[in-house]
Amino acid sequence: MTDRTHLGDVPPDWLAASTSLAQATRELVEAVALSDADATVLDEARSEVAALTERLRATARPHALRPGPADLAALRAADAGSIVVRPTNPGAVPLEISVRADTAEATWTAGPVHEGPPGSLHGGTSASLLDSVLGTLVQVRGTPAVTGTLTVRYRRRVPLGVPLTVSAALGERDGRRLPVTGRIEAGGEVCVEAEALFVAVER
Ligand SMILES: CCCCCCCCCCCC(=O)SCCNC(=O)CCNC(=O)[C@H](O)C(C)(C)COP(=O)(O)OP(=O)(O)OC[C@H]1O[C@@H](n2cnc3c(N)ncnc32)[C@H](O)[C@@H]1OP(=O)(O)O
Repeated sequence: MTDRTHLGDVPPDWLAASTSLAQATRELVEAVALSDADATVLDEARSEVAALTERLRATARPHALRPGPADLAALRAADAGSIVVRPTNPGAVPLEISVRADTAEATWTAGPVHEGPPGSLHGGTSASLLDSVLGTLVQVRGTPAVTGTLTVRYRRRVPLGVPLTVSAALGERDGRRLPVTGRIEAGGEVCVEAEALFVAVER
C-alpha cells in the first residue's frame, strides 16, 4: 500500500496497467448487468470475482487516485491542453477533458449500465457528467472550488451508444462565486443544458 493520491505520483507503466484494469472492470459491470446466464454460472462468476476482490483489497489505498496540483500546473500554464479524470476508478465515468481558454469539452459514449428511461441516459448521470466537466474547468482556470448550485434542464433524451459532447464555459468571477454554463449534445442537438455556481474554497 502507498499513500500516493494523485495520478501524477505513480509510474506511467503502473498507471497504464491500472487504467486498463479499471476499463476491464467497467466491461465486467456491463456484462453482469446484462447477463442472462444460468444461476450456476452466475454463482461461479461470483466466486471468481470475490477471490479477485480479496487479492486486490490486500493492497488498498484510502482513496482512488485523482488529478493533483502537479497534474493541473502544466495545464494551467498553457492556453490549451487536456486532463484525464478518474481513469483508474471503475466506479466512475473516465473522461479526457480538453481545456482551451475559458472553455472545456469531453466526449463519452454511454452504455446500458447508465440507462434511465428506456434507451436513454439516466438524468443523474447527465448531471454528474456536467458537474465533472464544469468543475474541472473551474479548477483549471479558476481556483479550488465546490459546486454550490447546479441547475439542469433536460431538453430531450440523451441517447445511449452514440458519442456525446459535454462542454462548459466559464463566466465572470464575482468574489468567491464562479458561474459556469454547460451542455450535453448528441448528433449536433442539445439534449441537456446546465447552469452552475461554484464557490471558491481553500482546498
Ligand atoms: C481537474 C482537477 C480536479 C478534477 C476533479 C473533477 C471535478 C469535479 C468537481 C465536482 C465538484 C463537486 O461535485 S463538489 C461536491 C458538491 N458540493 C458540495 O459538497 C459543497 C457543499 N457546500 C459547501 O461546502 C459550502 O456550503 C460552500 C463552500 C459551497 C459555501 O460555504 P462557505 O465557504 O461557508 O461560504 P459562504 O460564506 O456560505 O458563501 C460564499 C459566497 O458564495 C455564495 N454561495 C454559497 N453557497 C451558494 C449556493 N449554493 N448557491 C449560490 N450561492 C452560494 C454565498 O452567498 C456567498 O456569497 P457572498 O455573500 O460572498 O456574496
